This record gives sequence, structure tokens and C-alpha cells, in this order.
Amino acid sequence: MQLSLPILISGGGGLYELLSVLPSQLQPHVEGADDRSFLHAMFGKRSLHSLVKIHEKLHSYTKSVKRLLFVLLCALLWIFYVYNSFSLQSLLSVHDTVARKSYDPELPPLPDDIDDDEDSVKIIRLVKNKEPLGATIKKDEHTGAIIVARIMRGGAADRSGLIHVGDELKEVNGIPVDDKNPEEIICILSQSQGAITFKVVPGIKEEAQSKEPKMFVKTLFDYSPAEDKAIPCKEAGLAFRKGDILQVMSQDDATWWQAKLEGDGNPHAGLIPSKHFQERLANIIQPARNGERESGLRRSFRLSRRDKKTNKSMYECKRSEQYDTADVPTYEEVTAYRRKHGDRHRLVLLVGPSGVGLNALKRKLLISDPQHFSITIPHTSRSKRHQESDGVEYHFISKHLFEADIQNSKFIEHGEYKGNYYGTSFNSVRSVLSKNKVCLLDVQPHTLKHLRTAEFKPYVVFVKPPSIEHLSETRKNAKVISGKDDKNSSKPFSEEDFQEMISAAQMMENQYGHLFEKVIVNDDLTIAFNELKQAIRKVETDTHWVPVSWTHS
Ligand SMILES: Nc1ncnc2c1ncn2[C@@H]1O[C@H](COP(=O)(O)OP(=O)(O)OP(=O)(O)O)[C@@H](O)[C@H]1O
Repeated sequence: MQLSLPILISGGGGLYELLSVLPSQLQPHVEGADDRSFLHAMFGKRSLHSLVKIHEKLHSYTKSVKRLLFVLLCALLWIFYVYNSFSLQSLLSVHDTVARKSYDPELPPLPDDIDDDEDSVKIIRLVKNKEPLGATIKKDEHTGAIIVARIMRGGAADRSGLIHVGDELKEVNGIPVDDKNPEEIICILSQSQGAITFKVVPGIKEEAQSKEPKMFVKTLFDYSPAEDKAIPCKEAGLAFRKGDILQVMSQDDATWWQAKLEGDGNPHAGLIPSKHFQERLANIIQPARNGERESGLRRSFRLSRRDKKTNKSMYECKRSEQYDTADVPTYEEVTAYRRKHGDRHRLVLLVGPSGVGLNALKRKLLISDPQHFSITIPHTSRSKRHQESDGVEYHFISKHLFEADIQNSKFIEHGEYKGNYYGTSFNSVRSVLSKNKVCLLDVQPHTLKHLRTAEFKPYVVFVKPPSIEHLSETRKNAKVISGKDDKNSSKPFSEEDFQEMISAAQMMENQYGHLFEKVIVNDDLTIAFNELKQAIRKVETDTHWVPVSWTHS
């Protein structure tokens, strides 16, 4: 027997028509009166109408899915009619199963009381598990409406694609929220589990989402949302430590950026203060922070390491005014950098309080591989002694030329001792690097900002003293050069020297810690040396985060 099914392409309301025409269309093929009344009863069944209702609810899905379901329904009805061996219930259950499979997760049916004319209202249903929804709300100051203020990138709301910034929240799980404040709504949400229904009035569509490229930043300060009174939602904040690398996911909000920790599997962004906001905040909190610099810095320049007699505390360091403008440390945009084979080495800068052991560490590195490591040759305006050679212990230049070079900013650091100038020039660093050697240089921390350039790509190591107990123990036989008299006499470390070293280190860390890439505690010298050597080797071979400006040619 052949049955020509009515040609009817499913559209809104089409299936109801189909149900009404099917009995008459099938009538020529049905002989018995019993069969005819059965057909009428079957197509009038409530359960079949429920099935049609489901179909209508699926109206929003693609044409091909609708057509597939429709054909499936008709085919099943046909099988049912011909063989009369299935119950309509099992038929519907087959349909339900097929339909459900495509539309996970299973959601309860939509409420019946949706006003069809209310075009501007959207009913959204999200299934909530343990993770937060990833959206923040605020009360509009003028209208009192509850507005979606922010969608956290990668959060549940963001992934659903259904809720947008600017949408007005009318109801949560049938509870009107117009008269509630955001805290009360958050409370309702946190108590809800499973499917949550939101009634929202969509906001004015934002311009196409800003497609800023993802940016990585190195954090230059510690941040704890729990202690931040300014953050709009502490739970949405992202805590980080100085030196962490963050991927900034959104800078749409001028005050609160969204970011996640680099390499963190967690896809959810958290709120962090924007650069601008943090700068303003830091200026309010610490207007006088630059004043700290004066005290606690090392007394000596470390110049001619080859000249054992004069290498300690030769002169006071002259600091130029240009060093005094430290920026508020917030974030630094960084990029992954790996030194290519044959490229110049990164400059290795050692920073630490006087007497901590920078010289001892440099000496050990030089001895360990003199072909690979080298140091700079300083300039001086003093006259050459008979056992000295120009360009070996020092570059000997006239006082006049030295002063001209100071004026022309040729020196990284310079100072005066007994009427003579001493200084380390930028060119002396270039000279070492051009020989394809690793240049080891110890500097005062305020010079770091002048060396942090694409040319030198410095790797900054902070050498820190251990506790005073460990200093007393490890430095029993060590000698320190006294800079207090004029004779450069050496004497054992005193308790006061240790205290001074520790407080100077603390001060340096507070003020310049954001510029240190590696911190080594010089407790046992051999351990500290091995740690330093390994770190330098990694810099030569591994990928590191460096300021993005260093990789722009
Ligand atoms: N880990 C250590 N254990 C024991 N002695 C150490 C250690 N590190 C350094 N010393 C000793 O401490 C003294 C000071 O070290 P060093 O000259 O290297 O300090 P520095 O940082 O270069 O200071 P400055 O620039 O003031 O001379 C030296 O006698 C050195 O041998």
C-alpha cells in the first residue's frame, strides 16, 4: 500500500494544521469505521498535541533539523498505522529521546505564561553548577534598574552567549528584582542550584566587541582583592604576586581590567585594577615613596675588580637628578623572548647591598669559565701607574675628557675619589657583548632603568643576605673594607654591618623589587654561585618574558 503524505513544510503553527488535515488525508486508505474513529481519536490525543508543542518550541532551530524531526514524526506515524504494533506512548517516547539527544543539557519546559507581545523581554535559562555565573550587576543610579555591569571572560555567562553587558534584569527564578539591591540578588543567585531562569530586557547592542589583541603583562606589585576596598566584587577579583605574568582578556572598562594568570588552566578571567587606576591609587597612598631612596644604598662603586687595593669603597657614587623619577610600578607589557643562537648575550646585572658578596660571586663565575664570562673595564682620570696598562686595569682618560663624557651621558655610573673620576661607561658593556661573552656588571639599583633597553636586555639578579644569624655564622672569616676612614682598611664584619646590609637589602627590594628577575640568597657561597650560574645558563637557552619594547626593532 502506498500512502501519499500531505506536503507540508513545517513552519510556525504548521504542525497543528497537519494534525487537523491528516485524518481526512488518510481517510481514502482506511476502510473500517473503527479504524477511522481510531485515527480521529489518535490525532486528537493530548499527548500528541504535547509532541507538536515541543516541535513548535524547536522552531528556532535550523530548517534542516526541523524538517528531519518532522519527517521522522510522519514516518513513525506511518509505521504505527501500518503495523499497529506500537503504542502511541512508545512512539512519543522515541520522538522525545531523539529530540532530547540534540539539545543537551536537558532543561525544564519554558513557562507557559510568556507574553508573546513582550518582544523586548528575553527569558534565559542557564544551568548552574558549582562555578559562579561570571557576571556582575549594578543598580542604575538614575532609573534604579538592575543592569548587567560586566561579563567575565570565559565564565558561564560569557560561554552561554545569552547575557550581555547592559541587559536589564527583571526577574530571577520568577522573583522580581526591580525592588532589590545587587547584594540581595547575588544572595538569590548563590542559593540557586540547577537551572536558573532570568527575565531580562536586552540592552542596546554594544558595538562589535572590541577585538583587542590579547596582551601579556608582568605585574609589578602585589594585589589582593580581599583587601581592596575599591573592587566592585571581591569574589570576581584575581589575586597576584609581584612578578606574575597575566594575560589581560579585556580592557573595556577603564578602571577594572579582566585577566587570568598565564599558563593557568582555569579559563575564567578575574578583575584586576587597570594600570591607570592603580597609578592613581598608588600616588594617593604613597606620594612620598621616592624619598626612601636616600638611605640604605651601598656606599661603594664596584669598579676595578682587577685592582685589589682600590676596588672597595673608592668613592661615593654621584647620583644625577635624572635617576630620581621612578614611575609607579603597575604592569609592564611583556612578550615571550628566547635568545637565538648567535645573538648577543643579555647583560647580567647583579644588584645587592654593600658587602653581600657580589664581587665574590662574579669572581667565581669568571674563574669557572673565563671564555664565556667577562667584566667591564672602568674609566678613570687618575694617572696610570707604572705596572698598569691602558685598557687593562682602566681606560685612562683626562679629567677634561671625563667631564665631557659625563655631560654626554656616556657613563652608567661615575664617582669621584681623592680628586679623580672613576666610572663605568655604556661602551665598556658594548665592548664585552660584541665579543660574544656574557657581561657581568654590578650596579646601583637606580641605574637599572637606564640599562633596561632593547640593546642590553638585562637579566637582573638581586643578591640578598641571609638572616643575621646566618651572616654571623658564614662571614666569621670574611673581611669588609671600611669606607668610613680614608685608608680602605679591611676589618671583620660587625653586627652593625650585618644590620645595615639587611636593612639596605630590604629597602632595595621594596623600591626596586619589581625590576628583579631573580633573587638569590647568598648564604652558602657555593650554593649561591651554582644557583646563579644555572639561572644565567637558562637565560641563554630558555624562553623568558621580557618587555615587549625589547623585541621591536
Ligand atoms: N656566602 C658567603 N660566605 C662567606 N663569606 C662571604 C660570602 N659571600 C661573600 N663573602 C665574603 O664577604 C666579603 C664581602 O664580599 P664581597 O666583596 O663580594 O661583597 P660585595 O657585595 O662585592 O660588597 P662591596 O661592593 O661593598 O665590596 C668578602 O670577604 C667575601 O669573601
